[in-house]
Amino acid sequence: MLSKIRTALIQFKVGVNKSANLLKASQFIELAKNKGGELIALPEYFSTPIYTFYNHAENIPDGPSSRILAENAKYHKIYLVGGTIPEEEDGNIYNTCTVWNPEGELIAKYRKIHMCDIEIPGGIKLKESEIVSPGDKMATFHVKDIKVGLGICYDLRFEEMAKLYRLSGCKLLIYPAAFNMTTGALHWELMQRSRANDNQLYVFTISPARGTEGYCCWGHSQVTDPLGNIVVSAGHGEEILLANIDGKMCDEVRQKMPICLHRRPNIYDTVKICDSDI
Ligand SMILES: O=C(O)CCC(=O)C(=O)O
Repeated sequence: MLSKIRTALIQFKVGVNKSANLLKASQFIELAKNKGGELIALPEYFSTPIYTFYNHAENIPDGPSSRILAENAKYHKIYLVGGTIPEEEDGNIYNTCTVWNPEGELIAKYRKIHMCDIEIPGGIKLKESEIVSPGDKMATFHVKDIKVGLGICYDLRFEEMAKLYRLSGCKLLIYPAAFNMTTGALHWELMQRSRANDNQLYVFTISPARGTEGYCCWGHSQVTDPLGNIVVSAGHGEEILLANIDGKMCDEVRQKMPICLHRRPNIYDTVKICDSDI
């Protein structure tokens, strides 16, 4: 039992009114708890309209979003991954994921490391670094004996980061995320399956539902297992995804295909890549 967790991922539509979003988050958390959720996760920018999140930046842990998360975690006695909050500190804004334990204590805080500055002509243009400052630390926490690593949205693209979490012992990676209609269709599912398969661990993504104010989110929150199989995935509307996580499945996959033991980092570090050595 120690290595099993009942998880619930909440995909909901975020509106313009912060208090209404916080109330809605609380209602969904209660529903997820009633469905047996022990570890419950919310989407990126769950409490703020995504296109004007910078007008709603707040302190962690003293701001209204943190307070609601702490209260819910304690009341329902759950581990709660609080999507992300626009965090204000010393005049900077960070895109920050917080994690709360069943006592309502903040046990992990992760500031998004990779800034999403992309431009796909005819598709999507984003320049996150104009507003958000990047974090410089990765963050983990434990639920029972399962170590969990945190990333946010664009971080999903960075295999090095997932590998570092894997090497530090993580069996689950959680990414609150709000992909768009262009790159969602292109890469969303593929990248989750890749990170899971490369690192032989579970991957969760939690998106806002489509219709979220000012930004057309891809939706399709997803749970992927250590073999790269999709366990369950959402459509683009409001939904709670339920999945059972079993740490022993990671152990088994890793035993049968011990790719981590077969890595040759000393060679990767020193090898010279030549066009031809003849
Ligand atoms: O990586 C992508 O395609 C989109 C990521 C994104 O929207 C973000 O990180 O804000």
